[in-house]
Amino acid sequence: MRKFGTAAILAGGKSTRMGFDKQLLKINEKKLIDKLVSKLSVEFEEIIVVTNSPEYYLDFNFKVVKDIIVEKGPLSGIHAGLKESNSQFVYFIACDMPNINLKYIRYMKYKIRDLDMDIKACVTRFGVNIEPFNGFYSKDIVLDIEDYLAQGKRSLNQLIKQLQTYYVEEEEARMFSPNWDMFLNLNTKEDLEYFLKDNCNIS
Ligand SMILES: Nc1nc2c(ncn2[C@@H]2O[C@H](COP(=O)(O)OP(=O)(O)OP(=O)(O)O)[C@@H](O)[C@H]2O)c(=O)[nH]1
Repeated sequence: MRKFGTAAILAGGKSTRMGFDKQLLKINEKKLIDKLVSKLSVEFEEIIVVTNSPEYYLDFNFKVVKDIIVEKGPLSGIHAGLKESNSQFVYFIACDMPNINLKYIRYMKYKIRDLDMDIKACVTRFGVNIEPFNGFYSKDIVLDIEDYLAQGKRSLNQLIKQLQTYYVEEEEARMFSPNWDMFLNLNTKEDLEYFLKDNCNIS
């Protein structure tokens, strides 16, 4: 299968809850970011890490970009990732999400390609809630993000609701990840300990 498109890993947050920079997370001695990159590069032609610490990536073989509008949370990273990408749609994942599900990513990617609709985002919805990561955003929303941030707003989920968004519903998404583990993120040391207990042999 031909690989195409861009994936971006958001790695520019404050990691307040974890207590150390989450982009340095290691799972079984291996940096989680490296694991994400190696899985994503099976599917995507271009990989971008959006970080404000480029010094961590000196011998990294992929594109590293910094936030352009700084200190606005994940939207800062999505904005920079979209601006710097070579693709119309960019897949975004957080640097603390260990369970990449390539089948689901591929499913969304082809859905977007084949949809006969002008959409600006494709994310998963469960009930009234949205999973903003492990989803795709269009380069067309760069200006929307700039306007939104200029108004002092920061909520990614609220912005998604304003956009022409295609929602994959929970029932469909659970076919790929019955226990929802593809959306797991490691925000705290407890999350990490719990994850490592179950995954000490993860490759
Ligand atoms: N590039 C970039 N990424 C960000 C920024 N803020 C958050 N992120 C990323 O967005 C994802 C979700 O962030 P959160 O875990 O909610 O926030 P965080 O700041 O990393 O962590 P907390 O301080 O514990 O809330 C993570 O992958 C972060 O690295 C930012 O300002 N710039």
